[in-house]
Amino acid sequence: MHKTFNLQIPSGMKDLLPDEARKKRNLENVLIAKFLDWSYQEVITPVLEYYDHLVPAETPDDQFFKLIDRRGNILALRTDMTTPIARMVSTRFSPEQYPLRLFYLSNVFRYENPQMGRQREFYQAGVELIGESGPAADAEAIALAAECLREAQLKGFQISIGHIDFFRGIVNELDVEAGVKERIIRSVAEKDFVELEILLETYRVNAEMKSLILSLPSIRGDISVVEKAEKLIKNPMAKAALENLRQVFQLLRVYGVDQDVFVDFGIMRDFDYYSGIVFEGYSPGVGVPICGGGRYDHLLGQYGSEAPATGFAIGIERLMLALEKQKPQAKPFLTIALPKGKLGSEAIQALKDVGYPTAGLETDSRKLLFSYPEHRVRYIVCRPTDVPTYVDYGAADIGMVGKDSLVESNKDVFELVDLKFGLCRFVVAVPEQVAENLADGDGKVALSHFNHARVATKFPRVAETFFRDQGIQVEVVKLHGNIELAPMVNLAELIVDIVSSGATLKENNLVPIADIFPATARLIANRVSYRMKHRQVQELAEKLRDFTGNGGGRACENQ
Ligand SMILES: Nc1ncnc2c1ncn2[C@@H]1O[C@H](COP(=O)(O)OP(=O)(O)OP(=O)(O)O)[C@@H](O)[C@H]1O
Ligand SMILES: O=P(O)(O)OC[C@H]1O[C@H](OP(=O)(O)OP(=O)(O)O)[C@H](O)[C@@H]1O
Repeated sequence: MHKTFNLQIPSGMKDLLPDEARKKRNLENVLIAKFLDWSYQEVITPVLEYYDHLVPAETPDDQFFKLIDRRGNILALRTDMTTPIARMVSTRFSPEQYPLRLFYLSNVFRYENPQMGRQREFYQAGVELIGESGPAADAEAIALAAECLREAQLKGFQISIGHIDFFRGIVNELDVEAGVKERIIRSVAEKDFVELEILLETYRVNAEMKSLILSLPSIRGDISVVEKAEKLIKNPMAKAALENLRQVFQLLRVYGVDQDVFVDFGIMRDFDYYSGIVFEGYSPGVGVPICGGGRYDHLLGQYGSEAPATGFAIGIERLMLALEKQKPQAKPFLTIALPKGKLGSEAIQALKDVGYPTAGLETDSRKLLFSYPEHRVRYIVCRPTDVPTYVDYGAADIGMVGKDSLVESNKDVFELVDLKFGLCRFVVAVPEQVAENLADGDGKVALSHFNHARVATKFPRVAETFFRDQGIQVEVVKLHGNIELAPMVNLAELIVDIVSSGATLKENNLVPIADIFPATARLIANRVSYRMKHRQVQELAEKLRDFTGNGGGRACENQ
Protein backbone atom coordinates (compact mmCIF):
# COMPACT_ATOMS: atom_id res chain seq x y z
CA MET A 1 0.00 0.00 0.00
CA HIS A 2 1.27 3.49 -0.86
CA LYS A 3 1.94 5.81 2.00
CA THR A 4 -0.09 9.01 1.59
CA PHE A 5 1.91 12.17 2.19
CA ASN A 6 0.59 15.53 3.20
CA LEU A 7 2.13 17.51 0.38
CA GLN A 8 0.99 20.97 1.36
CA ILE A 9 3.49 23.79 1.66
CA PRO A 10 3.58 26.09 4.70
CA SER A 11 1.01 28.84 4.87
CA GLY A 12 2.10 32.11 3.26
CA MET A 13 4.67 30.37 1.00
CA LYS A 14 4.25 29.81 -2.71
CA ASP A 15 5.45 27.72 -5.67
CA LEU A 16 6.00 29.74 -8.83
CA LEU A 17 5.23 27.85 -12.02
CA PRO A 18 7.09 28.74 -15.26
CA ASP A 19 4.69 31.45 -16.40
CA GLU A 20 4.74 33.31 -13.12
CA ALA A 21 8.44 32.70 -12.55
CA ARG A 22 9.17 34.17 -15.99
CA LYS A 23 7.10 37.29 -15.30
CA LYS A 24 8.85 37.73 -11.98
CA ARG A 25 12.30 37.32 -13.50
CA ASN A 26 11.51 39.79 -16.32
CA LEU A 27 10.39 42.36 -13.80
CA GLU A 28 13.45 41.78 -11.63
CA ASN A 29 15.70 42.24 -14.65
CA VAL A 30 14.11 45.62 -15.33
CA LEU A 31 14.71 46.70 -11.74
CA ILE A 32 18.27 45.39 -11.64
CA ALA A 33 19.08 47.25 -14.87
CA LYS A 34 17.78 50.45 -13.29
CA PHE A 35 19.81 49.97 -10.09
CA LEU A 36 22.98 49.34 -12.09
CA ASP A 37 22.22 52.36 -14.22
CA TRP A 38 22.20 54.49 -11.10
CA SER A 39 25.57 53.05 -9.97
CA TYR A 40 24.27 50.75 -7.27
CA GLN A 41 26.14 47.48 -6.65
CA GLU A 42 24.51 44.23 -5.67
CA VAL A 43 25.05 42.65 -2.26
CA ILE A 44 23.89 39.31 -0.95
CA THR A 45 23.58 38.41 2.72
CA PRO A 46 22.78 35.06 4.35
CA VAL A 47 19.15 34.13 4.63
CA LEU A 48 19.71 33.04 8.26
CA GLU A 49 21.39 35.23 10.85
CA TYR A 50 21.76 35.26 14.61
CA TYR A 51 18.45 36.48 15.96
CA ASP A 52 20.09 39.12 18.17
CA HIS A 53 21.72 40.69 15.12
CA LEU A 54 18.37 41.14 13.42
CA VAL A 55 16.57 42.54 16.43
CA PRO A 56 16.77 46.21 15.41
CA ALA A 57 14.17 45.22 12.84
CA GLU A 58 12.07 43.71 15.60
CA THR A 59 8.40 44.64 15.65
CA PRO A 60 6.10 44.39 18.67
CA ASP A 61 4.40 41.43 17.03
CA ASP A 62 7.66 39.48 16.60
CA GLN A 63 7.44 38.46 12.97
CA PHE A 64 10.56 36.30 12.93
CA PHE A 65 10.74 32.67 11.91
CA LYS A 66 13.27 31.33 14.42
CA LEU A 67 15.24 28.16 14.84
CA ILE A 68 17.90 26.88 17.20
CA ASP A 69 21.25 25.53 16.02
CA ARG A 70 23.07 22.59 17.61
CA ARG A 71 24.88 24.88 20.04
CA GLY A 72 21.64 26.37 21.25
CA ASN A 73 22.01 29.70 19.42
CA ILE A 74 18.81 31.28 18.19
CA LEU A 75 18.86 31.94 14.46
CA ALA A 76 16.21 33.78 12.48
CA LEU A 77 15.22 34.31 8.89
CA ARG A 78 15.63 37.94 7.85
CA THR A 79 12.42 40.00 7.83
CA ASP A 80 13.92 42.68 5.62
CA MET A 81 17.25 43.44 3.96
CA THR A 82 18.08 46.78 5.56
CA THR A 83 19.09 45.25 8.88
CA PRO A 84 21.41 42.55 7.48
CA ILE A 85 22.97 45.12 5.17
CA ALA A 86 23.50 47.52 8.12
CA ARG A 87 25.18 44.64 9.98
CA MET A 88 27.31 43.80 6.96
CA VAL A 89 28.33 47.40 6.25
CA SER A 90 29.28 48.04 9.88
CA THR A 91 31.49 44.97 9.99
CA ARG A 92 32.88 44.78 6.44
CA PHE A 93 33.29 48.35 5.25
CA SER A 94 35.12 51.37 6.63
CA PRO A 95 33.77 54.93 6.59
CA GLU A 96 36.44 55.92 4.02
CA GLN A 97 34.54 53.78 1.52
CA TYR A 98 31.34 55.78 2.02
CA PRO A 99 29.07 56.71 0.38
CA LEU A 100 27.96 53.18 -0.47
CA ARG A 101 25.30 52.57 -3.08
CA LEU A 102 24.06 49.02 -2.58
CA PHE A 103 21.13 47.10 -4.03
CA TYR A 104 19.58 43.70 -3.35
CA LEU A 105 16.95 41.39 -4.68
CA SER A 106 16.14 38.81 -2.08
CA ASN A 107 13.48 36.78 -0.41
CA VAL A 108 12.54 37.81 3.12
CA PHE A 109 10.28 36.13 5.67
CA ARG A 110 7.68 37.51 8.05
CA TYR A 111 5.41 35.51 10.27
CA GLU A 112 2.17 37.36 9.65
CA ASN A 113 -1.36 36.56 8.57
CA PRO A 114 -1.24 35.72 4.87
CA GLN A 115 -3.73 37.48 2.60
CA MET A 116 -3.74 39.10 -0.83
CA GLY A 117 -0.42 41.01 -1.13
CA ARG A 118 0.79 39.73 2.23
CA GLN A 119 2.84 36.53 2.29
CA ARG A 120 5.23 34.95 4.74
CA GLU A 121 7.93 34.56 2.13
CA PHE A 122 8.16 37.39 -0.37
CA TYR A 123 10.73 39.14 -2.52
CA GLN A 124 12.05 42.63 -2.14
CA ALA A 125 14.12 44.68 -4.56
CA GLY A 126 15.65 47.71 -2.98
CA VAL A 127 18.58 50.00 -2.38
CA GLU A 128 20.51 51.38 0.57
CA LEU A 129 22.47 54.62 0.22
CA ILE A 130 24.82 54.65 3.19
CA GLY A 131 27.04 57.46 4.45
CA GLU A 132 25.14 60.39 2.97
CA SER A 133 22.94 62.72 4.93
CA GLY A 134 21.09 65.63 3.39
CA PRO A 135 18.29 66.10 0.92
CA ALA A 136 20.23 64.98 -2.16
CA ALA A 137 20.45 61.41 -0.86
CA ASP A 138 16.75 61.31 0.08
CA ALA A 139 15.75 62.72 -3.30
CA GLU A 140 17.96 60.17 -5.04
CA ALA A 141 16.23 57.29 -3.23
CA ILE A 142 12.73 58.60 -3.97
CA ALA A 143 13.53 59.41 -7.58
CA LEU A 144 15.04 55.96 -8.10
CA ALA A 145 11.93 54.33 -6.60
CA ALA A 146 9.72 56.34 -8.97
CA GLU A 147 11.95 55.50 -11.94
CA CYS A 148 11.79 51.79 -11.09
CA LEU A 149 7.98 51.86 -11.03
CA ARG A 150 7.89 53.78 -14.32
CA GLU A 151 10.34 51.44 -15.95
CA ALA A 152 8.18 48.52 -14.80
CA GLN A 153 5.37 50.17 -16.83
CA LEU A 154 3.18 50.80 -13.81
CA LYS A 155 0.60 53.48 -14.59
CA GLY A 156 -1.07 55.86 -12.16
CA PHE A 157 1.14 55.10 -9.16
CA GLN A 158 1.73 57.64 -6.46
CA ILE A 159 4.58 58.12 -4.02
CA SER A 160 3.66 59.91 -0.81
CA ILE A 161 6.39 61.46 1.30
CA GLY A 162 6.23 62.60 4.89
CA HIS A 163 8.69 63.41 7.65
CA ILE A 164 9.02 61.78 11.06
CA ASP A 165 10.26 65.00 12.73
CA PHE A 166 7.33 67.06 11.55
CA PHE A 167 4.85 65.29 13.79
CA ARG A 168 7.41 64.58 16.53
CA GLY A 169 8.31 68.28 16.69
CA ILE A 170 4.71 69.34 17.10
CA VAL A 171 4.03 66.72 19.76
CA ASN A 172 7.22 67.73 21.64
CA GLU A 173 5.71 71.19 22.01
CA LEU A 174 2.74 69.86 24.00
CA ASP A 175 2.57 70.51 27.69
CA VAL A 176 2.01 66.85 28.63
CA GLU A 177 4.20 64.13 30.15
CA ALA A 178 6.69 62.24 27.99
CA GLY A 179 4.61 59.04 28.29
CA VAL A 180 1.55 60.81 26.92
CA LYS A 181 3.58 62.21 24.02
CA GLU A 182 4.64 58.67 23.16
CA ARG A 183 1.02 57.49 23.32
CA ILE A 184 -0.01 60.30 20.98
CA ILE A 185 2.74 59.34 18.55
CA ARG A 186 1.80 55.67 18.79
CA SER A 187 -1.87 56.38 18.06
CA VAL A 188 -0.86 58.19 14.88
CA ALA A 189 1.60 55.47 13.89
CA GLU A 190 -1.24 52.96 14.37
CA LYS A 191 -3.59 55.19 12.32
CA ASP A 192 -6.05 55.33 15.20
CA PHE A 193 -7.41 58.85 14.90
CA VAL A 194 -10.23 58.13 17.33
CA GLU A 195 -7.73 57.26 20.08
CA LEU A 196 -5.69 60.31 19.09
CA GLU A 197 -8.67 62.57 19.65
CA ILE A 198 -9.47 60.91 22.99
CA LEU A 199 -5.87 61.45 24.19
CA LEU A 200 -5.88 65.09 23.15
CA GLU A 201 -9.14 65.61 24.99
CA THR A 202 -8.18 63.64 28.10
CA TYR A 203 -4.93 65.53 28.54
CA ARG A 204 -6.59 68.88 27.81
CA VAL A 205 -4.40 69.85 24.89
CA ASN A 206 -5.38 73.40 23.97
CA ALA A 207 -7.95 73.79 21.22
CA GLU A 208 -5.54 75.29 18.67
CA MET A 209 -2.94 72.50 19.03
CA LYS A 210 -5.66 69.85 19.10
CA SER A 211 -7.17 70.99 15.86
CA LEU A 212 -3.68 71.30 14.30
CA ILE A 213 -2.70 67.74 15.31
CA LEU A 214 -5.99 66.26 14.16
CA SER A 215 -5.70 67.96 10.80
CA LEU A 216 -2.09 66.84 10.17
CA PRO A 217 -2.75 63.39 8.75
CA SER A 218 -5.05 64.99 6.19
CA ILE A 219 -2.62 67.66 5.04
CA ARG A 220 -1.54 66.36 1.70
CA GLY A 221 -1.00 67.50 -1.84
CA ASP A 222 1.75 69.03 -3.94
CA ILE A 223 4.61 71.09 -2.52
CA SER A 224 2.32 74.04 -1.82
CA VAL A 225 1.01 72.20 1.27
CA VAL A 226 4.45 72.66 2.82
CA GLU A 227 3.90 76.41 2.64
CA LYS A 228 0.45 76.04 4.15
CA ALA A 229 1.86 73.88 6.93
CA GLU A 230 4.61 76.43 7.62
CA LYS A 231 1.98 78.99 8.50
CA LEU A 232 0.43 76.61 11.01
CA ILE A 233 3.49 75.66 13.04
CA LYS A 234 6.17 77.30 15.17
CA ASN A 235 8.19 74.36 16.50
CA PRO A 236 11.83 74.42 15.23
CA MET A 237 12.08 70.64 14.73
CA ALA A 238 8.87 70.62 12.68
CA LYS A 239 10.01 73.68 10.74
CA ALA A 240 13.34 72.02 9.91
CA ALA A 241 11.40 68.96 8.70
CA LEU A 242 9.37 71.17 6.35
CA GLU A 243 12.52 72.80 5.02
CA ASN A 244 13.97 69.35 4.41
CA LEU A 245 10.82 68.31 2.54
CA ARG A 246 10.94 71.46 0.45
CA GLN A 247 14.57 70.84 -0.57
CA VAL A 248 13.85 67.21 -1.43
CA PHE A 249 10.86 68.22 -3.50
CA GLN A 250 12.92 70.77 -5.45
CA LEU A 251 15.41 68.03 -6.29
CA LEU A 252 12.60 65.69 -7.33
CA ARG A 253 11.58 68.35 -9.82
CA VAL A 254 15.09 68.23 -11.27
CA TYR A 255 14.81 64.44 -11.54
CA GLY A 256 11.49 64.98 -13.34
CA VAL A 257 9.46 62.75 -11.00
CA ASP A 258 7.70 65.46 -8.99
CA GLN A 259 4.34 64.79 -10.65
CA ASP A 260 4.32 61.26 -9.17
CA VAL A 261 5.16 62.46 -5.67
CA PHE A 262 2.89 64.01 -3.05
CA VAL A 263 3.61 65.47 0.33
CA ASP A 264 1.53 63.66 2.92
CA PHE A 265 1.90 64.31 6.63
CA GLY A 266 -0.17 61.21 7.30
CA ILE A 267 2.77 58.96 6.28
CA MET A 268 3.94 57.88 9.70
CA ARG A 269 6.18 54.89 9.28
CA ASP A 270 7.82 53.21 12.26
CA PHE A 271 8.90 56.04 14.57
CA ASP A 272 11.58 53.91 16.24
CA TYR A 273 13.32 52.98 13.01
CA TYR A 274 13.04 55.98 10.73
CA SER A 275 14.59 59.33 11.50
CA GLY A 276 13.65 61.77 8.72
CA ILE A 277 11.96 61.63 5.32
CA VAL A 278 9.68 58.58 4.93
CA PHE A 279 7.77 57.47 1.87
CA GLU A 280 5.39 54.86 0.49
CA GLY A 281 4.29 53.99 -3.05
CA TYR A 282 0.72 53.08 -3.97
CA SER A 283 -1.02 51.82 -7.06
CA PRO A 284 -4.75 51.88 -7.86
CA GLY A 285 -6.54 48.62 -7.08
CA VAL A 286 -3.94 47.27 -4.66
CA GLY A 287 -4.93 47.81 -1.04
CA VAL A 288 -1.39 47.70 0.36
CA PRO A 289 1.70 49.81 -0.40
CA ILE A 290 3.94 48.49 -3.17
CA CYS A 291 7.07 50.11 -1.83
CA GLY A 292 8.28 51.84 1.29
CA GLY A 293 11.39 53.53 2.56
CA GLY A 294 12.99 56.47 4.22
CA ARG A 295 15.93 57.80 6.20
CA TYR A 296 17.24 55.70 9.09
CA ASP A 297 20.25 57.48 10.56
CA HIS A 298 20.36 55.53 13.84
CA LEU A 299 20.39 51.93 12.62
CA LEU A 300 24.07 51.53 11.72
CA GLY A 301 25.06 52.99 15.09
CA GLN A 302 23.36 49.99 16.71
CA TYR A 303 25.99 47.82 14.99
CA GLY A 304 28.82 50.02 16.21
CA SER A 305 29.47 52.32 13.27
CA GLU A 306 27.25 55.38 13.22
CA ALA A 307 26.36 56.49 9.67
CA PRO A 308 23.46 58.29 8.02
CA ALA A 309 21.49 56.17 5.57
CA THR A 310 18.43 56.10 3.39
CA GLY A 311 16.80 53.52 1.14
CA PHE A 312 13.67 51.76 -0.01
CA ALA A 313 12.27 48.35 -0.84
CA ILE A 314 9.79 47.41 -3.55
CA GLY A 315 7.63 44.34 -2.90
CA ILE A 316 7.99 42.24 -6.06
CA GLU A 317 4.73 40.31 -5.59
CA ARG A 318 2.80 43.49 -4.86
CA LEU A 319 4.27 45.19 -7.92
CA MET A 320 3.25 42.18 -10.03
CA LEU A 321 -0.25 42.39 -8.55
CA ALA A 322 -0.43 46.10 -9.34
CA LEU A 323 0.69 45.48 -12.94
CA GLU A 324 -1.99 42.82 -13.37
CA LYS A 325 -4.68 45.09 -11.98
CA GLN A 326 -3.92 48.17 -13.99
CA LYS A 327 -6.59 49.07 -16.49
CA PRO A 328 -8.01 52.43 -17.50
CA GLN A 329 -10.64 53.48 -15.02
CA ALA A 330 -13.48 55.95 -15.02
CA LYS A 331 -13.99 57.77 -11.73
CA PRO A 332 -13.58 54.87 -9.32
CA PHE A 333 -16.37 53.54 -7.16
CA LEU A 334 -16.11 54.00 -3.43
CA THR A 335 -16.79 50.60 -1.91
CA ILE A 336 -18.18 50.61 1.62
CA ALA A 337 -18.37 47.44 3.74
CA LEU A 338 -21.36 47.30 6.07
CA PRO A 339 -22.01 44.78 8.84
CA LYS A 340 -25.09 42.59 8.84
CA GLY A 341 -27.54 42.93 11.69
CA LYS A 342 -28.49 45.75 14.02
CA LEU A 343 -25.25 47.66 13.60
CA GLY A 344 -25.80 47.53 9.84
CA SER A 345 -29.25 49.19 10.17
CA GLU A 346 -27.71 51.96 12.24
CA ALA A 347 -24.92 52.34 9.70
CA ILE A 348 -27.49 52.69 6.89
CA GLN A 349 -29.35 55.33 8.89
CA ALA A 350 -26.10 57.28 9.42
CA LEU A 351 -25.29 57.11 5.69
CA LYS A 352 -28.79 58.30 4.85
CA ASP A 353 -28.50 61.15 7.35
CA VAL A 354 -25.37 62.46 5.66
CA GLY A 355 -26.91 62.23 2.19
CA TYR A 356 -25.41 58.99 0.83
CA PRO A 357 -27.60 56.83 -1.43
CA THR A 358 -29.40 54.14 0.55
CA ALA A 359 -32.63 53.45 -1.41
CA GLY A 360 -33.26 49.69 -1.24
CA LEU A 361 -30.16 49.12 0.88
CA GLU A 362 -30.65 46.50 3.60
CA THR A 363 -28.16 44.59 5.66
CA ASP A 364 -30.51 41.75 6.49
CA SER A 365 -31.51 40.54 3.03
CA ARG A 366 -29.83 37.82 1.01
CA LYS A 367 -28.44 40.43 -1.37
CA LEU A 368 -24.85 41.19 -0.52
CA LEU A 369 -23.88 43.87 -3.02
CA PHE A 370 -25.73 47.14 -3.63
CA SER A 371 -24.52 49.45 -6.35
CA TYR A 372 -25.38 53.12 -7.00
CA PRO A 373 -23.49 53.87 -10.22
CA GLU A 374 -24.78 57.44 -10.52
CA HIS A 375 -23.17 58.22 -7.16
CA ARG A 376 -20.11 56.02 -7.79
CA VAL A 377 -20.83 54.27 -4.51
CA ARG A 378 -21.32 50.59 -3.80
CA TYR A 379 -21.91 48.69 -0.58
CA ILE A 380 -20.95 45.18 0.35
CA VAL A 381 -22.71 43.51 3.25
CA CYS A 382 -20.77 41.04 5.35
CA ARG A 383 -20.47 39.56 8.83
CA PRO A 384 -19.41 42.25 11.31
CA THR A 385 -16.17 40.43 12.10
CA ASP A 386 -15.28 40.32 8.38
CA VAL A 387 -15.58 44.09 7.78
CA PRO A 388 -11.96 44.83 8.90
CA THR A 389 -10.68 42.04 6.64
CA TYR A 390 -12.46 43.39 3.54
CA VAL A 391 -11.07 46.86 4.27
CA ASP A 392 -7.55 45.62 5.04
CA TYR A 393 -7.44 43.67 1.72
CA GLY A 394 -8.66 46.74 -0.17
CA ALA A 395 -11.78 44.82 -1.29
CA ALA A 396 -13.63 47.70 0.37
CA ASP A 397 -12.28 51.25 0.66
CA ILE A 398 -14.22 52.05 3.79
CA GLY A 399 -16.01 50.06 6.47
CA MET A 400 -18.39 50.66 9.33
CA VAL A 401 -17.68 48.28 12.15
CA GLY A 402 -17.88 47.87 15.92
CA LYS A 403 -14.71 48.66 17.85
CA ASP A 404 -15.08 45.16 19.33
CA SER A 405 -14.62 43.47 15.93
CA LEU A 406 -11.93 45.96 15.01
CA VAL A 407 -9.80 45.32 18.09
CA GLU A 408 -10.20 41.60 17.73
CA SER A 409 -9.23 41.60 14.06
CA ASN A 410 -6.02 43.58 14.68
CA LYS A 411 -5.97 44.77 11.06
CA ASP A 412 -3.79 47.54 9.69
CA VAL A 413 -6.48 50.08 8.73
CA PHE A 414 -7.17 53.75 9.43
CA GLU A 415 -9.63 54.31 12.24
CA LEU A 416 -11.18 57.62 11.23
CA VAL A 417 -14.37 58.39 13.14
CA ASP A 418 -16.11 57.25 16.29
CA LEU A 419 -19.65 56.89 14.94
CA LYS A 420 -21.03 56.86 18.48
CA PHE A 421 -23.77 54.30 17.77
CA GLY A 422 -23.75 50.62 18.67
CA LEU A 423 -22.47 51.26 22.19
CA CYS A 424 -21.60 48.10 24.08
CA ARG A 425 -18.90 47.13 26.57
CA PHE A 426 -16.59 44.21 26.96
CA VAL A 427 -17.07 42.46 30.28
CA VAL A 428 -15.90 39.41 32.16
CA ALA A 429 -18.94 37.53 33.47
CA VAL A 430 -19.54 34.48 35.68
CA PRO A 431 -22.64 32.58 36.86
CA GLU A 432 -24.56 34.45 39.60
CA GLN A 433 -24.01 31.64 42.06
CA VAL A 434 -20.24 31.71 41.60
CA ALA A 435 -20.19 35.48 42.04
CA GLU A 436 -22.23 35.22 45.24
CA ASN A 437 -19.88 32.61 46.70
CA LEU A 438 -16.72 34.56 45.90
CA ALA A 439 -17.86 38.12 46.62
CA ASP A 440 -15.87 40.11 49.19
CA GLY A 441 -17.41 42.49 51.76
CA ASP A 442 -18.09 45.11 49.03
CA GLY A 443 -19.79 42.57 46.82
CA LYS A 444 -16.82 42.52 44.42
CA VAL A 445 -15.32 39.37 42.93
CA ALA A 446 -11.52 39.40 42.57
CA LEU A 447 -10.26 38.09 39.24
CA SER A 448 -7.42 36.34 41.06
CA HIS A 449 -9.93 33.60 41.98
CA PHE A 450 -9.81 32.60 38.34
CA ASN A 451 -6.12 31.93 37.85
CA HIS A 452 -5.79 28.99 35.41
CA ALA A 453 -9.53 29.06 34.66
CA ARG A 454 -11.04 28.59 31.21
CA VAL A 455 -12.58 31.63 29.50
CA ALA A 456 -15.08 31.23 26.66
CA THR A 457 -15.23 34.09 24.17
CA LYS A 458 -15.72 35.23 20.61
CA PHE A 459 -12.84 37.65 21.25
CA PRO A 460 -9.70 35.65 22.14
CA ARG A 461 -7.32 38.54 21.47
CA VAL A 462 -9.22 40.89 23.77
CA ALA A 463 -9.55 38.21 26.46
CA GLU A 464 -5.90 37.14 26.30
CA THR A 465 -4.61 40.71 26.42
CA PHE A 466 -6.88 41.64 29.31
CA PHE A 467 -5.96 38.68 31.51
CA ARG A 468 -2.27 38.95 30.64
CA ASP A 469 -2.33 42.62 31.71
CA GLN A 470 -3.96 41.57 34.99
CA GLY A 471 -1.23 38.98 35.56
CA ILE A 472 -3.74 36.14 35.47
CA GLN A 473 -3.20 33.02 33.44
CA VAL A 474 -6.28 31.63 31.70
CA GLU A 475 -7.03 29.21 28.96
CA VAL A 476 -9.09 30.85 26.25
CA VAL A 477 -11.79 28.76 24.55
CA LYS A 478 -12.75 30.37 21.25
CA LEU A 479 -16.44 30.08 20.34
CA HIS A 480 -18.40 31.70 17.53
CA GLY A 481 -21.58 32.71 19.37
CA ASN A 482 -23.96 32.02 22.27
CA ILE A 483 -21.05 32.29 24.66
CA GLU A 484 -23.42 32.32 27.62
CA LEU A 485 -23.88 28.57 27.22
CA ALA A 486 -20.28 27.77 28.07
CA PRO A 487 -20.41 28.12 31.90
CA MET A 488 -23.76 26.29 32.04
CA VAL A 489 -22.29 23.16 30.50
CA ASN A 490 -18.91 23.47 32.22
CA LEU A 491 -17.01 24.31 29.07
CA ALA A 492 -15.56 27.35 30.85
CA GLU A 493 -15.73 29.05 34.24
CA LEU A 494 -15.83 32.59 32.84
CA ILE A 495 -16.86 34.37 29.70
CA VAL A 496 -15.58 37.52 28.00
CA ASP A 497 -18.30 39.03 25.84
CA ILE A 498 -19.88 42.28 24.74
CA VAL A 499 -22.90 43.51 26.62
CA SER A 500 -25.35 46.01 25.29
CA SER A 501 -28.68 46.02 27.19
CA GLY A 502 -27.47 43.32 29.59
CA ALA A 503 -30.57 41.21 28.85
CA THR A 504 -28.66 38.21 27.49
CA LEU A 505 -26.47 37.95 30.58
CA LYS A 506 -29.49 38.28 32.85
CA GLU A 507 -31.53 35.66 31.01
CA ASN A 508 -28.67 33.24 31.41
CA ASN A 509 -28.03 33.99 35.10
CA LEU A 510 -24.64 35.55 34.52
CA VAL A 511 -23.24 38.67 36.16
CA PRO A 512 -20.37 40.92 35.08
CA ILE A 513 -17.43 40.97 37.49
CA ALA A 514 -15.04 43.23 35.52
CA ASP A 515 -15.28 45.82 32.76
CA ILE A 516 -12.70 45.62 30.00
CA PHE A 517 -13.52 48.59 27.75
CA PRO A 518 -16.50 50.18 26.00
CA ALA A 519 -16.92 49.92 22.24
CA THR A 520 -18.88 51.91 19.65
CA ALA A 521 -19.03 51.72 15.87
CA ARG A 522 -16.09 53.13 13.91
CA LEU A 523 -15.51 54.34 10.37
CA ILE A 524 -12.39 52.64 9.03
CA ALA A 525 -10.48 53.06 5.77
CA ASN A 526 -8.03 51.04 3.75
CA ARG A 527 -4.46 52.43 3.83
CA VAL A 528 -4.21 52.90 0.09
CA SER A 529 -7.79 54.15 -0.45
CA TYR A 530 -7.13 56.74 2.24
CA ARG A 531 -4.44 58.12 -0.05
CA MET A 532 -5.56 57.31 -3.59
CA LYS A 533 -9.27 58.18 -3.00
CA HIS A 534 -8.57 60.70 -0.30
CA ARG A 535 -11.17 63.23 -1.37
CA GLN A 536 -14.00 60.67 -1.41
CA VAL A 537 -12.92 59.03 1.86
CA GLN A 538 -12.39 62.32 3.65
CA GLU A 539 -15.71 63.71 2.46
CA LEU A 540 -17.62 60.82 4.02
CA ALA A 541 -15.47 60.90 7.17
CA GLU A 542 -16.07 64.61 7.69
CA LYS A 543 -19.79 64.38 7.05
CA LEU A 544 -20.11 61.57 9.56
CA ARG A 545 -17.85 63.31 12.06
CA ASP A 546 -19.91 66.48 11.85
CA PHE A 547 -23.11 64.51 12.05
CA THR A 548 -22.06 62.58 15.13
CA GLY A 549 -20.98 65.87 16.71
CA ASN A 550 -17.32 64.98 16.97
CA GLY A 551 -15.93 68.23 15.59
CA GLY A 552 -12.19 67.72 14.95
CA GLY A 553 -9.64 68.91 12.45
CA ARG A 554 -10.20 69.97 8.88
CA ALA A 555 -8.25 68.82 5.90
CA CYS A 556 -6.02 71.29 4.13
CA GLU A 557 -6.13 69.41 0.89
CA ASN A 558 -4.56 70.31 -2.33
CA GLN A 559 -4.88 67.32 -4.52
N1 LIG B 1 4.04 40.28 3.97
C1 LIG B 1 4.36 40.83 2.81
N2 LIG B 1 4.06 40.20 1.66
C2 LIG B 1 4.39 40.73 0.46
N3 LIG B 1 5.03 41.91 0.33
C3 LIG B 1 5.36 42.58 1.45
C4 LIG B 1 5.02 42.09 2.74
N4 LIG B 1 5.45 42.98 3.67
C5 LIG B 1 6.05 43.98 3.00
N5 LIG B 1 6.00 43.75 1.67
C6 LIG B 1 6.56 44.58 0.59
O1 LIG B 1 7.83 45.08 0.96
C7 LIG B 1 7.82 46.51 0.86
C8 LIG B 1 8.78 47.13 1.83
O2 LIG B 1 8.68 46.53 3.10
P1 LIG B 1 8.44 47.38 4.41
O3 LIG B 1 9.15 46.71 5.52
O4 LIG B 1 8.70 48.80 4.13
O5 LIG B 1 6.88 47.14 4.52
P2 LIG B 1 5.92 47.41 5.72
O6 LIG B 1 5.54 48.85 5.66
O7 LIG B 1 6.45 46.83 6.99
O8 LIG B 1 4.76 46.43 5.23
P3 LIG B 1 3.28 46.71 4.91
O9 LIG B 1 3.27 47.52 3.63
O10 LIG B 1 2.70 45.36 4.72
O11 LIG B 1 2.77 47.45 6.09
C9 LIG B 1 6.37 46.88 1.11
O12 LIG B 1 6.05 48.14 0.61
C10 LIG B 1 5.69 45.77 0.35
O13 LIG B 1 5.66 46.04 -1.02
O1 LIG C 1 -26.55 42.79 26.35
P1 LIG C 1 -27.42 42.36 25.23
O2 LIG C 1 -28.20 43.51 24.63
O3 LIG C 1 -28.29 41.22 25.59
O4 LIG C 1 -26.46 41.89 24.04
C1 LIG C 1 -25.41 40.99 24.28
C2 LIG C 1 -25.39 39.88 23.26
O5 LIG C 1 -25.10 40.44 21.97
C3 LIG C 1 -23.96 39.80 21.42
O6 LIG C 1 -24.28 38.69 20.67
P2 LIG C 1 -24.88 38.78 19.21
O7 LIG C 1 -26.26 39.33 19.22
O8 LIG C 1 -23.93 39.51 18.35
O9 LIG C 1 -25.03 37.25 18.82
P3 LIG C 1 -24.06 35.99 18.89
O10 LIG C 1 -23.73 35.69 20.33
O11 LIG C 1 -24.84 34.89 18.26
O12 LIG C 1 -22.82 36.33 18.12
C4 LIG C 1 -23.19 39.33 22.64
O13 LIG C 1 -22.28 38.27 22.31
C5 LIG C 1 -24.28 38.91 23.59
O14 LIG C 1 -24.66 37.58 23.39
